[in-house]
Amino acid sequence: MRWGKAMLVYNRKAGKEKAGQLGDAVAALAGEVGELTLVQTAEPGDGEKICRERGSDYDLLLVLGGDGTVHECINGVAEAARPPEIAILPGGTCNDFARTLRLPMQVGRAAEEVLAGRVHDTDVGRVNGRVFTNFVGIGLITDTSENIDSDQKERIGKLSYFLSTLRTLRQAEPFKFRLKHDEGTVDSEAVMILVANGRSLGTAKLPFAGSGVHDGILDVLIVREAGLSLAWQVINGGDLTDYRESGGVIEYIQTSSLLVDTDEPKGIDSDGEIYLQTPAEISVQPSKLRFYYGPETTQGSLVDSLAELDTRSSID
Ligand SMILES: Nc1ncnc2c1ncn2[C@@H]1O[C@H](COP(=O)(O)OP(=O)(O)OP(=O)(O)O)[C@@H](O)[C@H]1O
Repeated sequence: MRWGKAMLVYNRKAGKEKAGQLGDAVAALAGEVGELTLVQTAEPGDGEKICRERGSDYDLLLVLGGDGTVHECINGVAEAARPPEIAILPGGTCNDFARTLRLPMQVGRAAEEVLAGRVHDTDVGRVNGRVFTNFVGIGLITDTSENIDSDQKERIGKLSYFLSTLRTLRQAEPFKFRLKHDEGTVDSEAVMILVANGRSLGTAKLPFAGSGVHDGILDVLIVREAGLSLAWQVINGGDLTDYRESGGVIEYIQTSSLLVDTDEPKGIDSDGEIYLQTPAEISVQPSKLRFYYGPETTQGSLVDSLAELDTRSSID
């Protein structure tokens, strides 16, 4: 028996209804868990509450849901004296942090990878006293996340929705900001500031080198008003070095902490959830939590791509 006690937090409202995913997860893991507690979330906030109250009673915390559910659960356990190891079972729409952890996108297969035992200390971010796994965004990304209609998101997936919103945007409203980082200050205007710990956003691979979650560093993109389509090319996997000489359209900074202040308070998107406002005090928390990973070769495999195509439809 590998784990004495495990708790599985299940958000059945995350992602599209996929028959059998809970059963697949339990079937894969049951033989290795002495006592398995299943908790279903009934409403937003439940995942965090249960993890705060009971997370440290367990050796393993399994989170079956998307990035929002993961965000809640890690906020529940981050300050525990003895946080459990965490395994994400990707049951959401984008599952961006599960992608960073190279997990397969099918719940049953991800559960099988947990059995392989690749568990590593992992960086998370902190913003205004909350923790995030994947990213923090200010500006355009927040506007886009706020406008997502949940039915549409279910039908077409979050990435397609981001792209369609951005394609139709004729202009984005720039905002003034002051950003202090490890080595200096930027006093400027932008349409978006993106601070990444993870490597995937809206299912697209971000263009930063390395795994991102073992380096004690946050990757910051400042996107200025002129560069919407250029910016999106970069964020969707373009080569950052090509844009360093692009007349300052995009500025790329690596830092372990930063402070962002804006003229007017602006919403902060953390892992897709918007409930904080600027000023934003952001830092990396190196090796804060232990997560389970997939194998080096999983992400981008043909099998995964085909399985995903099956659950998505295009908007074009
Ligand atoms: N029983 C519930 N009913 C309604 N909402 C819930 C319930 N349980 C949790 N939630 C909320 O559901 C929201 C969406 O969940 P989540 O982000 O995990 O899925 P998703 O949006 O489909 O996936 P992703 O963020 O990976 O694209 C979270 O903000 C969470 O607070």
